[in-house]
Amino acid sequence: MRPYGVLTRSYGLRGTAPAPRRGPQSYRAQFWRPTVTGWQQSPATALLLLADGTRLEGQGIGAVGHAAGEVCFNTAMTGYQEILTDPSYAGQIVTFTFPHIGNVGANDEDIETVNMAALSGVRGCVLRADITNPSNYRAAQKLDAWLKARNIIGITGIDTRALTARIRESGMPNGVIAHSPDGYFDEPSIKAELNAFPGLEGLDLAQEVTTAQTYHWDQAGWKWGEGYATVANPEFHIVAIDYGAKRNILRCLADQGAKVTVVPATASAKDVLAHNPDGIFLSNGPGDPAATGKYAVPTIKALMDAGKPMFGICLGHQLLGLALGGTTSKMHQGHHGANHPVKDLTTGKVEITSMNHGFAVDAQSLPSGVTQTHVSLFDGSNAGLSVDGKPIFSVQYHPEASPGPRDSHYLFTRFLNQVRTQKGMPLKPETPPIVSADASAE
Ligand SMILES: NC(=O)CC[C@H](N)C(=O)O
Repeated sequence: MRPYGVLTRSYGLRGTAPAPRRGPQSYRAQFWRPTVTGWQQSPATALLLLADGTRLEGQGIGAVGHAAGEVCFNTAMTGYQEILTDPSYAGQIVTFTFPHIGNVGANDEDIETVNMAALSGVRGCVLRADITNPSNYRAAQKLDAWLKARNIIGITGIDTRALTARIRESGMPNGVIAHSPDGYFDEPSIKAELNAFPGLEGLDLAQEVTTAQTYHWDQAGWKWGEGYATVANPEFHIVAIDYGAKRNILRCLADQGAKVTVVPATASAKDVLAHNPDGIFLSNGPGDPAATGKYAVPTIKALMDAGKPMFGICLGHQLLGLALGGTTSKMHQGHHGANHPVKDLTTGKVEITSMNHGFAVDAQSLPSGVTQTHVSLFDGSNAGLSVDGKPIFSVQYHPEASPGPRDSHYLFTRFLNQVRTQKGMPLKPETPPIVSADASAE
């Protein structure tokens, strides 16, 4: 059995094992697929095998081979490319609850992975319907070919409603996704892969997806007909610690007039402060915050003492919570979608947010001097915190969206306003969230 702890793979990038050879232990599955003339039996070319022995069969798309991960579901109706390239999905297999994925094809712009050499972190995707020909002016490629080029395995023809209901009832299972175009599967090696996957708890995956080199980022938001802008004369300098950062976060910082220096996850407080930043950003990222916290927490603690404004998103939020003395724990079904209501406890307002996390900060573990600022209205879990009297705050959700609503973009203004305060500059107005929690009561 090969060790999985650091996601080392003997078979190259993104967990695609060589295609199985036909042999006495290989298995050829049949699967019923809907066609215009009724149901037809055809050879299954892909499998999704869950840890409890559940076996789902369908049609393979994308890369050939097999890969293990934790199976979650994402309820976003758009943005499949951004989801499949979000490094926070390392070690996971994403089930899309929206049945038609691939309709708008794939392009080179809607990519969230900064580190192109690492491709994306996701181990596979599970879809309901077959991929149709793309219908969108931005489409440069069919999703199937794009998945193959990025070494992501996919399966179509799965009853994703049933799979989602099951994840809601029994939690996110470990699983293996396998794609074999000739329909023969090397069962022993697929099962061995499943058994070797230890689950996400205890896994530090940030080091798998972080940048190897420090780099500078100046790309800003996308404009219709113009593409991505560039910050011409940055007013501020932010250092972002990259635990698996999404590009759109860096663009949102650039939109605020910041030049961003991105440093590896293992950078020390001294490395960060050597860049003389006006503010420090802690990025999103994959894996268990407690595992990444072993090296990230001492750095964050030292940085908090430096007195610079600090903002964290998702994994960055969880790591800040740990650095402040709180704890994190694994969630039952996690939050992955683009329509999650969050209440800002400081204003009473509700924002509709983009979410992607399987761990959460335990609100009751936050010490005095730390305020819980936001909660999820789906399950009451912690969604934000701030440090009393200091320019330090973080949120569990994704204000950069990509995909998702932009209600929470104001948080980037809030962060840069803290920088402006320190520099004695006039503040910018925060764009308020759209929906008020009190509106329904009026
Ligand atoms: N998007 C993220 O940063 C995810 C954080 C963490 N890996 C979790 O699953 O909770």
